[in-house]
Amino acid sequence: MTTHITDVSEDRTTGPVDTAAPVRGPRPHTPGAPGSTAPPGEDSRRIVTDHLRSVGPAIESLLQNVGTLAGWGVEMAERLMAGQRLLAAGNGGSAAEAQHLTAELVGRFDGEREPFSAISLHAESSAVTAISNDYGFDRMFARQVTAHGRPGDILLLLSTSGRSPNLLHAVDAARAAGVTTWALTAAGPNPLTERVDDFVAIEAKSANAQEGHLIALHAICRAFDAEVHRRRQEEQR
Ligand SMILES: O=C(CO)[C@@H](O)[C@H](O)[C@H](O)[C@H](O)COP(=O)(O)O
Repeated sequence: MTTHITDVSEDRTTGPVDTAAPVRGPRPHTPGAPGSTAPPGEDSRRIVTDHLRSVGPAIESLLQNVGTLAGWGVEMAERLMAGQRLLAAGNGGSAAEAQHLTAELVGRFDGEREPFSAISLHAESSAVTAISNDYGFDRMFARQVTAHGRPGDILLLLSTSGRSPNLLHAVDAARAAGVTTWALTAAGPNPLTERVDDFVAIEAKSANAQEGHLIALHAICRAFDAEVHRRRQEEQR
């Protein structure tokens, strides 16, 4: 009996590789698809160009709010250095941005400094599923705000519509707990801007406003780190 031995070598990421397997040929090309040599259609080009051009109004709108963003950075530094906490919340892409901010604060941003207390509420997966299951999705942030929020803490909410019920309930819970509320939204006014203590509403298309929120968060972190550094230097004098 003859045994066919396949030449098997190790690949670091996928494990054993059968080198006798047929080599895959080039994938069929669809115009505009990844790997395609054909130019994308006019429609796709127009859509992408429109999206990129629409970033401009979001930046312009942010520039109209420099004072608020800088003020938030400084106030965050003052409160977090005094031991207060930042809570952040949003849904979908805005949840990812909330988590981006809290990572900058617990980790670091511009350079070495101490960590600060910041929690992204959607990332508490067991609490989120339990609260949503037992009290309803609309309460998933509010109950966490009641649990974690202390007077003088800050709750930052991110929303494009400014209408998500779970964020609106979170504002009410924050108010009851003495927590200051700030919101980043797309065009205002909207129910969230009407309810919070302070807000920046980006006058741009919803997706571009959401991109603007991330730029705003980095700008706030920049002001925050500068203020932390300034206060630490002052302490040493
Ligand atoms: O990222 C995006 C859209 O750009 C989506 O995931 C989006 O965040 C979700 O649809 C959210 O549920 C929308 O909530 P909101 O911004 O209206 O509060």
